[in-house]
Amino acid sequence: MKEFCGTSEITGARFSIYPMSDRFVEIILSSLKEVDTSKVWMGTDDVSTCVRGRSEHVFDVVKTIFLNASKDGDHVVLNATFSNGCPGDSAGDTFMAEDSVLMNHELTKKISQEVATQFALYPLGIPGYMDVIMEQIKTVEQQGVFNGGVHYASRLDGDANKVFTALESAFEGARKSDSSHIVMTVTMSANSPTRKEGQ
Ligand SMILES: Cc1ncc(C[n+]2csc(CCO)c2C)c(N)n1
Repeated sequence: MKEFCGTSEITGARFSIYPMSDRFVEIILSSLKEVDTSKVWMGTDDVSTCVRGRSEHVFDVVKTIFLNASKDGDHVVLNATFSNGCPGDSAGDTFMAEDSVLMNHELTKKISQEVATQFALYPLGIPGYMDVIMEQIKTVEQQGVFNGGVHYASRLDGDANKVFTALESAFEGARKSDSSHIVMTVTMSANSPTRKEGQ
């Protein structure tokens, strides 16, 4: 039986995008401006951006910002930490009443962008955390984007929309486990000039 800590239904992501371009300021600021954030709380500083709200909107907003930044072919890297159930989490609850209609889906569904990703799932507070991780690796395998394990992470390759769907389902699958606090780290790269070995 899952025990919720405080207002643990809230999902949050703290993330940065790194465009490898002289135009990085413009790319970062326009990507942050061109996303519909009406169903999340969002704050940006000189290091990163934090998005909080219902899980589906947090994933929708992070994906859209990354696709906005990379859709014109620039090499962009995303580094993100997603969290749900952090003990003591409380601010931003107002956004939990929003419905689940995604505000950026019409935009992102039209963008086709190959990405290379490494992610790691941390189901905290339970001795059986490895079982939860193995179960969610099976979930991403079924979605056709899993590309093997590397030290400390799993690799996902493919279209960004499919990879984000797999990441979200691994996170949501882990939320349904006995773990009360889920953390997931993601490093995603688009348009890298370095081709993967074997391609
Ligand atoms: C998603 C995201 N949010 C914030 C930053 C931090 N940052 C670095 S340069 C810059 C623009 C000029 O201030 C900003 C906001 C980032 N990299 N990615």
